[in-house]
Amino acid sequence: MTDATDVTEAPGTTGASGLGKRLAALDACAVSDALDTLGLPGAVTGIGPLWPSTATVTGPVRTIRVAPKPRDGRPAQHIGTPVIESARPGEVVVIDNRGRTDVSCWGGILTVAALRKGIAGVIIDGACRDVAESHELGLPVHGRAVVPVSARGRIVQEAMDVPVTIGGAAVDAGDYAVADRSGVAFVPAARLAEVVELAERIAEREARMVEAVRAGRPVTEVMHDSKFPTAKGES
Ligand SMILES: O=C([O-])CC(=O)C(=O)O
Ligand SMILES: [Mg+2]
Repeated sequence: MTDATDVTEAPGTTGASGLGKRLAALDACAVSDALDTLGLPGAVTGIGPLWPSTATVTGPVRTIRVAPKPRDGRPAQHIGTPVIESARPGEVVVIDNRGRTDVSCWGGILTVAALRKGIAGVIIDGACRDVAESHELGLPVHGRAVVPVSARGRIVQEAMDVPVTIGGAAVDAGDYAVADRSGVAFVPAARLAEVVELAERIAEREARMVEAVRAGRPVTEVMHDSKFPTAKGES
């Protein structure tokens, strides 16, 4: 019988799109554990699904940095619209509004436009509105809050595809996001292969631990820290 703590190499593809597919089979917890083990930041707190989507959103990130609308009276492009227009299918829109929850960064019209482009999901360090439309149309939106207050006249897209900070994590365009019911984690593009390989091994180990518990092994034994040789706090 294989011990629940054995870790084996997972066979799989390693090209960029192959890694993207492998990432899509994982979840935020396995990716967070892999980031932890590698000493990488990336898992964020306080950002969750704003409607009860069961999807796991994964994909390369397009970033938006938000700023208050200048008081020059000039009309501006609506926040998010330039990213949507240039998006490729499968991308994840990430909006840095520095945790502000008194104004929305995303709404129903943006959701309709994003779905037409095949955008996989939206992650906001801030708030969104029209959440019922995103729910009905099936676009997962992660954020800190819902609020009815429009972005129009209040905030603008200061820059896109630039480094941003989401829940304290540094995120750049082209990094990868994983967002599900447990929350959000980001993987630096340059570390994707390493993180995916480790997260797969962690997920396999957990599956074997579940089997061991189901088979009647005491959970005190199965989940003991000694079974996680790379767990934080281990010497
Ligand atoms: O005005 C906004 O903040 C955006 C909005 O409602 C939409 O996209 O439908
Ligand atoms: Mg609206």
